[in-house]
Amino acid sequence: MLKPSKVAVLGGGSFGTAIANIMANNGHSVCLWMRNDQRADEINQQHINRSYLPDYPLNEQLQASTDLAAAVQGCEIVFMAVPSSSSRAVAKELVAHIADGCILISTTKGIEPENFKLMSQVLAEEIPQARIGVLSGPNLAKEIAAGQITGTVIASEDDELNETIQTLLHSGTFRVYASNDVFGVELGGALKNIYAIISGMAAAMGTGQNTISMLMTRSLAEMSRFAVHKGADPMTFLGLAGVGDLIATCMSPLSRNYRVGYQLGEGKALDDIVAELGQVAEGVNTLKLIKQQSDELGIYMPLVSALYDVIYNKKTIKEVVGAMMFSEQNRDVEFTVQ
Ligand SMILES: NC(=O)C1=CN([C@@H]2O[C@H](COP(=O)(O)OP(=O)(O)OC[C@H]3O[C@@H](n4cnc5c(N)ncnc54)[C@H](OP(=O)(O)O)[C@@H]3O)[C@@H](O)[C@H]2O)C=CC1
Ligand SMILES: O=C(CO)COP(=O)(O)O
Repeated sequence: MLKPSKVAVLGGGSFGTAIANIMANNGHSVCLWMRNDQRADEINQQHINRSYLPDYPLNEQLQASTDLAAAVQGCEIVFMAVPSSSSRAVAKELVAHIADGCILISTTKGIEPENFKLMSQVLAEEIPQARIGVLSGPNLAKEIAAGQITGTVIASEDDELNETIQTLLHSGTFRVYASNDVFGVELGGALKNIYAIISGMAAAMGTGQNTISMLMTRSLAEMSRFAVHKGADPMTFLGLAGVGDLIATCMSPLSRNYRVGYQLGEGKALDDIVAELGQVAEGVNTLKLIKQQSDELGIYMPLVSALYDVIYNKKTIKEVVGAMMFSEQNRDVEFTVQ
């Protein structure tokens, strides 16, 4: 197992700051790279990220920098915590500064529109000399920063990498479980954002617990159906990166995707909601990509189609719910253990 002398986190938003702070609290030398000088100064001098985690003082040893080369110099482990829309651009800048065999962990829960690439695939293309893993789970950044007990998943086929990241991040409030199903873990993190939007919408409409339970369970069935069709292990969806993350984001107003859904349910326009949010809600783009893929591959995804109809085909929620209630009634559980 590798014991790193220095770690970098790229992306000084909510999640990047939260995980950088865990590692600094664990006594590691951590540099958080961001593109805003004022915010970097604020972290270095006042130990706070006022724009993203204003209520949580950060570890005084956590360093911030806007110089990418300096931030990653001498690092054996680098975490990527920028939105999916920026991952490839950041990776292209990063490649020249990454040593052979450096561990590179993607935490980004999104999909690249061109060729439907997940972020670990983007990183592997751009930085072939790195050992790549994926971190995903029910990880609302504000709860992590507040010290709420949290679990996550590190996924890689490389068991030494998994063990290294488990040890690096493990704390009295943070547990890290290992998986070898990189594709399933990563896809779970991206897909659940769609269903968080739907759940937020349902909450705004005052739905009861029966409806919410049905919605979340059918969401899990639908996302697993898609992922298994694409080659993931259905069992992964019973873990923290599947049902765990689905529960957290479908139930919490701390989820940006849930908040987008809630405001859609209140009748606001998507463009206004996204502009006001000021943070990334990956589910909006993921919805378009999954709708396109499920149509192309003939994968039955009624919840995705319904949300797509509401957002992009301007159907009313009442209309799409009505149509779903009278569609064919199907099996409850689709997968069987051999
Ligand atoms: N793995 C997990 O369990 C979790 C993953 N996530 C995922 O992590 C990703 C980031 O989420 P989160 O931190 O919450 O998002 P935020 O919106 O809070 O922050 C995004 C950060 O990325 C920065 N950024 C965007 N583009 C660039 C760029 N080209 N170069 C440098 N920095 C850039 C932004 O900088 P600026 O402030 O200057 O705009 C901002 O600091 C998302 O994909 C999200 O889904 C989120 C929570 C948990
Ligand atoms: O992925 C997350 C928590 O696990 C964060 O969700 P949002 O991106 O919807 O805020």
